[in-house]
Amino acid sequence: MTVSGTVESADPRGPVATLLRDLRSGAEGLSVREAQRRLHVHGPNELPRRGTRRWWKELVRQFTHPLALLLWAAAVLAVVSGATPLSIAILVVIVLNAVLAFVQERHAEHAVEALGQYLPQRAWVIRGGHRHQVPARELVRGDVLLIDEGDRISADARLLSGSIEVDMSALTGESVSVPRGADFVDDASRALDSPVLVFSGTVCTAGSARAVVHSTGARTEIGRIAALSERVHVDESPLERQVRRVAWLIAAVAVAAGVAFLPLGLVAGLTLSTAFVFAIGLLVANVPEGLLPTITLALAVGVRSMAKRGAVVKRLSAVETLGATTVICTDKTGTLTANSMRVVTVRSGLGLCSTESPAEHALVAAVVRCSTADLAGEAVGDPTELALLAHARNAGTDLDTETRDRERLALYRFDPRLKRMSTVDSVGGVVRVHVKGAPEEVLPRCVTTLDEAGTEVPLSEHERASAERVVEEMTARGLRVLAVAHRVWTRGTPQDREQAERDLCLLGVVGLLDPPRPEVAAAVKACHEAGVTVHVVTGDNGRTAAEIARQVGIRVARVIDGEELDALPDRELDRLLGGDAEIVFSRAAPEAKLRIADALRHNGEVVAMTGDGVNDAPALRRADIGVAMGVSGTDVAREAATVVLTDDNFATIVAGVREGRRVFDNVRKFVLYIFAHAVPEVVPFLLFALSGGVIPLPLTVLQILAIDLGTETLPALALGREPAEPGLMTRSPRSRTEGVITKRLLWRAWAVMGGVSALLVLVPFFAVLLNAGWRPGAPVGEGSELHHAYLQATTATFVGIVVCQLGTAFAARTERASLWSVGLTSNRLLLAGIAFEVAFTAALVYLPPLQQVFGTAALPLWVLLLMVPFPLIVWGVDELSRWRLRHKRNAGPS
Ligand SMILES: Nc1ncnc2c1ncn2[C@@H]1O[C@H](COP(=O)(O)OP(=O)(O)OP(=O)(O)O)[C@@H](O)[C@H]1O
Repeated sequence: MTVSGTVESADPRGPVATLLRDLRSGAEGLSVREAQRRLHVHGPNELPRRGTRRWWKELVRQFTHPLALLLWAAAVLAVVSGATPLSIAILVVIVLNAVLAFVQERHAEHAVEALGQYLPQRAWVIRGGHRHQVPARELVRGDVLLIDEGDRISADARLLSGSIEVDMSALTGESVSVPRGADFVDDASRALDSPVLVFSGTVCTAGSARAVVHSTGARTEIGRIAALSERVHVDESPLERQVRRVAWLIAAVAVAAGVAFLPLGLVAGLTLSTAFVFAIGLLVANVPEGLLPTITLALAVGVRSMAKRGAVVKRLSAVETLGATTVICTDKTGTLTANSMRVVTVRSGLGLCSTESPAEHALVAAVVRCSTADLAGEAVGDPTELALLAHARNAGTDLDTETRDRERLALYRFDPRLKRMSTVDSVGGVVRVHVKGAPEEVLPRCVTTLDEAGTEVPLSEHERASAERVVEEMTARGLRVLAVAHRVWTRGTPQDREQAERDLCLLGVVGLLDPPRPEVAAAVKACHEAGVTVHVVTGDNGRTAAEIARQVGIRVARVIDGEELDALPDRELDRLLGGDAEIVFSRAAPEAKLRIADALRHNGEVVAMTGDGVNDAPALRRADIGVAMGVSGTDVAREAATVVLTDDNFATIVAGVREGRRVFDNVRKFVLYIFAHAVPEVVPFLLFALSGGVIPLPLTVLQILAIDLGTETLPALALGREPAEPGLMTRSPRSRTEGVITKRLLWRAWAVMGGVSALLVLVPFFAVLLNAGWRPGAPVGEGSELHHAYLQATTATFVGIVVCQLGTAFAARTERASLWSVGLTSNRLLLAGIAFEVAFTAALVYLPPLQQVFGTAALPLWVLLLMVPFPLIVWGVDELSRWRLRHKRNAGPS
């Protein structure tokens, strides 16, 4: 009986009976209703959220980061030199940039934080006498927790039964597993060292146990010791680091250009203060302050869309690595296959025949005993075992879990290295060992079998050979095969596993079908087209795995089993994995994954490796991208991985690769776009300086700022959301060393788009001036006859740059493909950005108050008409260069 209300303080290290009494709980756990009441009274099992940075601190940071400080310095210099409007404009630049960066970073942070909801921590408890899976935040004091291998422990608890190994590194920093058991003697001085207690935040690496929760949330040891920040750490990705470096480089160039302009301006006849103002303008215009937050946001948006598709990426930086994946090493069960295991064939007794026999009854009885799964209610357990239990139930043999567990004397769990499991049970007073596992493991341990009458007879060599043939037949059909055996134990109980699993009586073999997931074949094909190699690493039989692999289109060049792999020297393994050949590693021990990951990385591959068990964790960490199974995987694997699949599906990994490529491409697109505008902005200044002032300045400083601020930002953001380019998944993966900024990108930005734009914008500038009667060297200053024409001419340059940007934006949308193939209107955000750009420019040119500030003048129609073809020319030249690239690729060797 449990009574609601406050639970008194309870000593977790005192006698169990007293603890249970104080917690008002029992071996059967709390009732569901009582648990809900306690949750309501005491609150959820959560750590207080500390360390969440205040929003205003974040905002202040945006105003004080080094690039912003550079702009502040420029604003001060502008005031000093008497150019107040410029300093105000710079302040506007600083504020707008800070606000934009702030909004973008918040957005990115929220996107990453929201990932938590895709990966809720769960725990198994006994409530009202039944197993339930509940969200870990709903655990309450008095709950009886079921802890299994691979589970993360979510509350502080006292063990009631069983023994486990626990990795305490979250609390102690030492990552060695320590034994903990309900019956251990508690003589530790610190609670943390007590062998009967387990703590929130630690993980169970082996065994299973029951424990009663005595502290939750902030009252747990981890809640007390660590002022833990729950904030998701948004670490800097290599991409961001690269771009940060480039941003600094450009900033340095901008400062250098500004400083260099000063003497050039003076030589060209400017006064010191005017030269100063222009130098500052040049500097401000070219400092790429908005680049980084835009990239962070693009990555975060990528992460969010991947999560929606079932791939939860835990680090922003993983998005780009995922896109560069060259090799995927995948599990078989559940990833390539549907994990809907079903017994399709049973062969039992002498000669392993398919007729019903006493051996088959014994076999069914054995698989029911030799199991830790539970079919009742919410089916829990290993899918292989659940399938065997379902088969037994259909065959009329059912045994409730309680009786099974009560009559069990020993359990030797399924060990992926030994590939078998066994139990020692007392059945009607007889002690019997039940064994099931991979035939290669079980058959050699069998010395007898059962004949038609159910009598134990010796297993002759002939019988053994025919059993092996039956197994071969089944595996060739892609079936997972298990051999089942038992033995009667007459002398007490076996000492250890080795003793128990000796001299067995073979009952038969079972073939289970787990069909491939229907979507996997297409995903494998996509991998091949994208130049990604797929290897299968499985604990299953080589023939079974190779058959399934072939069914999904993997080009199995070779099957290497565990023993063969062990005998293979590292150099040989590197060589084998060096080509495009796809390999099935069968009967692989978990350590094999680590070796394979190492060899692939040694060959320079970018490796995505899947895993689900505790033993897979090291390989998941070692691979470039560790991919854990969210459904069937253990908490340990989920924590070690960078990507968690919420559907365990191979096709989702491939969708992730595609998304990673898209995000990386998009970052390139807006970097390209932002870089391209520098040339038409700088060239006019150079022209003025190099001509020694004979040609007047074609652009004013405030007009430059208007471009950087007003017209450029939104289209750049929109390019970050560009849909995937056709051919994205038919090109080879990007090389590990290839950065975001390549020679081709710089060529396209500066020579093609920037160069063409720079030439074009000078056309309306000179056309307006010449049309008004200007000749080189003629005065255009305030009060002069040509002054209005000069204002119109600079306005024409300004509008010319904006118009060329339209062409650049459309050209930047694709890296290789033609604009037609993606569709002119497929990026709505870009169209909206461009509409804003045009409206903003029109306001600047035609609204008198803005004309005053920006030094613009209304343009006559003929000037506007002159500029109509500009976007087409900029885009057209780039389109031609992309066409040439495609043409060359197609013609060249593939
Ligand atoms: N619960 C079990 N009890 C006994 N033997 C098992 C059990 N599950 C699997 N086996 C045997 O061990 C072999 C390896 O299984 P394991 O589960 O380790 O493979 P795996 O690496 O998970 O395979 P996959 O790559 O297909 O997911 C199986 O082929 C089967 O013969």
